Amino acid sequence: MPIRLAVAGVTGRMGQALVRAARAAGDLEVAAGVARHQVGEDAGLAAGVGPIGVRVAARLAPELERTRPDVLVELSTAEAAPEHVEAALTRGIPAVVGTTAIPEDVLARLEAMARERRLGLVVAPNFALGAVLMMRFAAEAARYLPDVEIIELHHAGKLDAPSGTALETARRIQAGRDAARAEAAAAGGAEVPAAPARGAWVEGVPIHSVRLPGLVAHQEVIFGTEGQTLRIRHDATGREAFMPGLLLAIRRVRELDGPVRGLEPILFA
Ligand SMILES: NC(=O)C1=CN([C@@H]2O[C@H](COP(=O)(O)OP(=O)(O)OC[C@H]3O[C@@H](n4cnc5c(N)ncnc54)[C@H](OP(=O)(O)O)[C@@H]3O)[C@@H](O)[C@H]2O)C=CC1
Ligand SMILES: O=C(O)C1=N[C@H](C(=O)O)C[C@H](O)C1
Repeated sequence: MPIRLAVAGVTGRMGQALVRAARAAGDLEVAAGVARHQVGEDAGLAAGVGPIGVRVAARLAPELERTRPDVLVELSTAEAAPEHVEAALTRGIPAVVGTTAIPEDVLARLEAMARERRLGLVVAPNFALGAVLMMRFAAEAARYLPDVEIIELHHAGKLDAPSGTALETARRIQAGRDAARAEAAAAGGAEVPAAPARGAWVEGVPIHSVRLPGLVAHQEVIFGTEGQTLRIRHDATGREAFMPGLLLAIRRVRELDGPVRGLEPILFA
């Protein structure tokens, strides 16, 4: 029996990549899809990707009732995502959330819901294996090289800045730094002058965001100390980069009995 998916944001860049990956996988079936503007039977054609194979609806809850999917995959916007995830969890449907920029207090509430109901909920800002490793290596390097800045570069259509990956990398770096350094950095450190062009100051790490046509998803973490720099860089040159990790999360989420943050607990379990 295939795993039947409801995909929020099915006509988007990630949604379309998932539709293609699910078709190729064989064990996954898109049973329901929601979008905001491109709705209707031919929404896939309108998006230029060929028929999605399901009616694209404007509201998720009725589609969940109608199609009874096994898993919700949330790939829409930070504004729409909480309602979608809540609709799934209240119906006993586990969820995989790739959408970024959902406020931390909202995520905590959704995770509490999943915990109470003993339902799987995977929230991961980046499903690319290389990006997961980049974050891991950056946290490790920060133990020895506490002075660090992040440059993240994305396509011009990205709504949020900094990216979810950059925010998570900054959190991981801050956790990896030694305690005294972490305290200084969290207090707003004297190392970085409060000038707008020095980027956003997140967890004691300056983040610089670039948005340009021609880019997909890239991030460089630059460490510096006397006489040397270390650069850890990840480039996603196409959205197929995210598919193996996303498909893994989809296949595993039903086995979980609560929330998981990031792909690492699943990848390295
Ligand atoms: N975790 C990861 O590895 C990755 C995460 N992302 C994140 O995934 C999210 C989607 O990215 P991307 O595909 O590029 O975005 P797109 O803008 O290409 O797609 C967004 C999709 O969401 C739909 N949508 C927008 N508003 C609503 C709404 N209110 N209700 C239902 N559907 C809605 C859009 O429909 P319509 O077109 O009709 O408006 C569209 O289908 C972003 O948060 C991004 O940061 C992206 C890449 C990797
Ligand atoms: O919007 C994107 O494209 C991406 N979003 C995620 C993020 O915000 O980190 C993951 C990846 O960078 C692509």
